[in-house]
Amino acid sequence: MPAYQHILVPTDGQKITVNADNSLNVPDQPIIPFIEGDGTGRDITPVMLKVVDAAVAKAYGGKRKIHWMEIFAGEKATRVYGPDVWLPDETLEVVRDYVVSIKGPLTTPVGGGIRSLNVALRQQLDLYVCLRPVQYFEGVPSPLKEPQKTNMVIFRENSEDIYAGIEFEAGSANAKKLIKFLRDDLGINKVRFPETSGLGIKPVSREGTERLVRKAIQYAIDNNKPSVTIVHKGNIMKFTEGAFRDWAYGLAAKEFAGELIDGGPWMRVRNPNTGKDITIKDSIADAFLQQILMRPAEYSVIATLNLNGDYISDAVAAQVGGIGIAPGANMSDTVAMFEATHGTAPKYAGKDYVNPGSEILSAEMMLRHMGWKEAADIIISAMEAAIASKKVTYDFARLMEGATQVSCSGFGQVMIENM
Ligand SMILES: NC(=O)C1=CN([C@@H]2O[C@H](COP(=O)(O)OP(=O)(O)OC[C@H]3O[C@@H](n4cnc5c(N)ncnc54)[C@H](OP(=O)(O)O)[C@@H]3O)[C@@H](O)[C@H]2O)C=CC1
Ligand SMILES: O=C(O)CCC(=O)C(=O)O
Ligand SMILES: [Mg+2]
Repeated sequence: MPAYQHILVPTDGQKITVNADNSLNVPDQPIIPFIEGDGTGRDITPVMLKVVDAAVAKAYGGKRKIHWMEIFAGEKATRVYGPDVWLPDETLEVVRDYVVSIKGPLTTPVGGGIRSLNVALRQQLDLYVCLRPVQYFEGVPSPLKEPQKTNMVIFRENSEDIYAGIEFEAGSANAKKLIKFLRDDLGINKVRFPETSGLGIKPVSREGTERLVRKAIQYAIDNNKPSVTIVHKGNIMKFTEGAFRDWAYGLAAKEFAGELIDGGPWMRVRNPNTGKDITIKDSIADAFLQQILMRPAEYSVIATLNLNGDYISDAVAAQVGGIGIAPGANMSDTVAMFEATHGTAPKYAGKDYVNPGSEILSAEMMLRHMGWKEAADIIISAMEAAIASKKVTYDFARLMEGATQVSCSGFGQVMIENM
């Protein structure tokens, strides 16, 4: 067992390991690392741990148990490791080594300061899929008349795009150098205010696109979904977002025997499990954002670039009641790190106030990923029962007739009572 500087490895429990075919080998007593998170992370993460423990105990009567192992990132890491250590090497090592983990949200300052630790975790571990399923729970208040028609699973490319954070500050020596290069070597004269422009680089690759779209189509096959929609702004950003669309269709043709529908570009891919067709289609991002409100039932699996996926996941989450219950996962072919869609909501931090649902449902995804279906099912039914009892946190209570508002930990308790 390696000795870590500040991570205490539980004395009981074993590592989850990966088999040669990338399937998981999950012991009955796995060690699962978790990051508490900044801001409201300190409110929701302990509740998530308690609810998951209760669901596992209920499902397996003590035969199975998670041994949680705290690892550090963000503000807590700076307290444990020292003022400038935001993402310790041993945190990355453990997430890679223990294969399955879960994290609370981490703060990223706007403008200056540190770059996103969330993005750093995804990039450094090459967790290239951000998977965000959006489903409606009966009784949740929603701005839509028919929220049950929203049932989408977002596959957001998680490692490249403008989100890669390659930027040059306005007026800096590198910004000047780059503008000079663009002007002198590439003949680009359309930087409107060259002296005062910051610059960002948007890398989008064929490999990055193909591996993401492959997962999205395979997911549609495995889960009997009717369509995969490629969302892009390829009319304007032709060689990045437009290429994403073209590479996505190309992958569907090459690896899934996709055939053009009515001359294209839409395609049909035959689902070998059901014999049904899966429609591979695309939508330009601005039009897509109005279509998901007007005709949500026409969208199922979504494959998109990093920044679009960020916007789309919060927007679609709002359609089913908000980011208080929007779960997610960051995944490579072997490593999976689960996390809520929302951030640290600093104004509510430490108040035992916000909805722990997103992180609890992220843990539900984690349990399903581990093959612990019975415990995952208990979490879903406890969530449904808690919402049906109308004992909910502020975000739902403020929109729900006859609700009793409960705290963050109170909602966890209501869930546990409903198991
Ligand atoms: N993966 C991650 O770790 C992420 C980190 N962040 C970071 O979080 C910080 C804050 O970002 P911000 O833009 O305010 O976005 P947040 O997602 O943190 O919060 C925005 C709003 O969403 C609602 N909300 C958030 N969390 C919950 C919850 N658990 N229950 C109910 N409602 C919730 C609140 O709405 P209301 O005001 O209506 O109550 C809140 O004001 C930033 O530093 C950002 O970079 C952001 C996203 C993801
Ligand atoms: O990294 C951050 O601070 C924000 C990330 C984010 O909004 C997301 O991944 O959805
Ligand atoms: Mg986001």
